[in-house]
Amino acid sequence: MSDDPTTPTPHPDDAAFDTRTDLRPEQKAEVLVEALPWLQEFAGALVVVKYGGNAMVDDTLKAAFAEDMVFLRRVGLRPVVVHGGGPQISAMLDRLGIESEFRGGLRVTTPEAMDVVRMVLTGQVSRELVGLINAHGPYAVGLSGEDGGLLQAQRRHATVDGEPVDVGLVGDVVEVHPSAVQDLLDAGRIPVVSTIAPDLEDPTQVLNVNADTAAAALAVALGAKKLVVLTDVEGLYTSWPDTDSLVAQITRSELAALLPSLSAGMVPKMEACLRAVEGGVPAATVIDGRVPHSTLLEVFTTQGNGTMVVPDPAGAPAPEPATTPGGAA
Ligand SMILES: Nc1ncnc2c1ncn2[C@@H]1O[C@H](COP(=O)(O)OP(=O)(O)O)[C@@H](O)[C@H]1O
Ligand SMILES: CC(=O)N[C@@H](CCC(=O)OP(=O)(O)O)C(=O)O
Repeated sequence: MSDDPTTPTPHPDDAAFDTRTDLRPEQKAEVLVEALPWLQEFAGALVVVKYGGNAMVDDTLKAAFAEDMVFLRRVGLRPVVVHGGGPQISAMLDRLGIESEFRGGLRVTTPEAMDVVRMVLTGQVSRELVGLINAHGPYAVGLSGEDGGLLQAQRRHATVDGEPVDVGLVGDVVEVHPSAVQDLLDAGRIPVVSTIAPDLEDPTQVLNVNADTAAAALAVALGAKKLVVLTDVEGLYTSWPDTDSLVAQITRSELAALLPSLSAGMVPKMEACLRAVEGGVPAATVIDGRVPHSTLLEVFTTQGNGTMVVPDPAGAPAPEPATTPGGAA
């Protein structure tokens, strides 16, 4: 295999290259042409894609995600993958007989659990994604927030229902030094980031950073054009679990007002989208990672999918500062 990350595989003439559709030629052409304005809009754009552990449901979906990242790269975007792995961490903790619980959507992380978090994210989930992407050419390079000083975090002082709770070795990103990621992008690579970060006050201690939170901080620091968050629901439901309450687009202010009423896993996710948009990212979208190629559908089709968080319209009253704890970049 060539070391040149621009080498394409597989070749369309390969017998193994299957178009996997039964569309008529004119329908296929329509799909391709629909992508044209989006290819122009996103030419050269940096897009941060957060791949949640709950969306890593099966091997086919994971392989489709990897194809999407290579597709983005090959058509001239600069994707940065930030991965989660909550269910995978929980499974390993179970196997090792270590108890763990979530408070306010965050894992209460003991020193013993922290070792497992780091091992699973950097040694298992990252390795698998890097391998799947690199089945298409030597694009992906895995790194964690510890590498090249990428992320610095501070212990999170969390509250649940207004009461302070000790969530242990959980951090919020307070500094991002993105040069390691930029260098990889400049070399044509696809960075795959695991969300472990050294504690700013004690660099020998690493902290467990929620992957949504870290993805938002990176998107802001890198000046991303878009943050895409893959999860295991269609998007944000304003009155969960009523599936009729799925919302296609929500402004920064509308989301800030809704945030206190959201539950569990959606809290860090929607806080992250809010922070990204407040930090200057033009759009943050939560999409259904259970749909194969959902990232391509989001970026290259007019309808898109999921829930898109956008800034307030020009002329709207100045936003109140975010009330969420910590400070993502
Ligand atoms: N208002 C809501 N809208 C959508 N999902 C919600 C909502 N409230 C809670 N959820 C739950 O949040 C989950 C997604 O968060 P999480 O499990 O942390 O996913 P991930 O691993 O992708 O980060 C959904 O599967 C759903 O069960
Ligand atoms: C502090 C905290 O909760 N960290 C997460 C990190 C992984 C993560 O965020 O994974 P998902 O994106 O799959 O949820 C955890 O320990 O599960």
